[in-house]
Amino acid sequence: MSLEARNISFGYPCGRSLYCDWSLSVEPAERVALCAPSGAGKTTLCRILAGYLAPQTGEVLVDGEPVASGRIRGPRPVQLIWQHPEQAFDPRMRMGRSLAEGACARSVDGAVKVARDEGLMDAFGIRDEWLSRLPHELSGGELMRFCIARALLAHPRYLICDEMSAMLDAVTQAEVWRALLALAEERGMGIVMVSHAPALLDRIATRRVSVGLDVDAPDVRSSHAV
Ligand SMILES: Nc1ncnc2c1ncn2[C@@H]1O[C@H](COP(=O)(O)OP(=O)(O)OP(=O)(O)O)[C@@H](O)[C@H]1O
Repeated sequence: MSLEARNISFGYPCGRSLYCDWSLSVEPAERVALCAPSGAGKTTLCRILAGYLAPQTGEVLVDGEPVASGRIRGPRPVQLIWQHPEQAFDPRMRMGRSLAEGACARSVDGAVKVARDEGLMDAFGIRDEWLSRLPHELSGGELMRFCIARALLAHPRYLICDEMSAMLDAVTQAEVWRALLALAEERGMGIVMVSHAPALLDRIATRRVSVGLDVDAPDVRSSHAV
């Protein structure tokens, strides 16, 4: 039932090695924070865990099946919400249509109905009038709500949240996380998160793990940005 990263090694071409033989196992009820200094490779690891980037050695499995692209039928079991929502949508596609992609629905109305039935529109405060807008006609925070709803429509087993709420104000951030944690509990969905906000990690994460070759402190809270 777990998300397993086994013996992952990776470095960008012409760059240093970011991880060597790095492993992690995340159970469905867990919320694991990836902790390391800036530039150590947290975002890169998020992309590897979600199957968007292949490691040089090792593999990522969900329930024993590789998450790597091309081997999965249907929606990805690991969905990634990353820190730049403006880059997560086709700039020429209206938001309702983008939502339909997440739901694997043929029609926008069908996708919106599913999103409504699953409580996602209310939970993430998505307004009807936003559905007919293009991505550049929404704020970063509004786009982020669509990112989360679209990812959840795919019913992932694990959600990777890379600085997901960094651009939201404190009240909205609390609302979004409250809704997400309730859904994660209801669905038995595990979460892997990256955040530079220690207070948020204190509240959300059930476990912290260190990432990267130059990270060896046992208590990353005191010494590293997370
Ligand atoms: N596409 C790329 N090509 C080459 N190098 C890259 C690429 N993407 C990232 N890097 C480099 O890889 C290293 C890890 O980057 P990454 O974004 O994963 O770090 P991070 O821990 O998420 O950083 P931050 O906390 O600042 O967001 C950095 O030194 C970065 O410059």
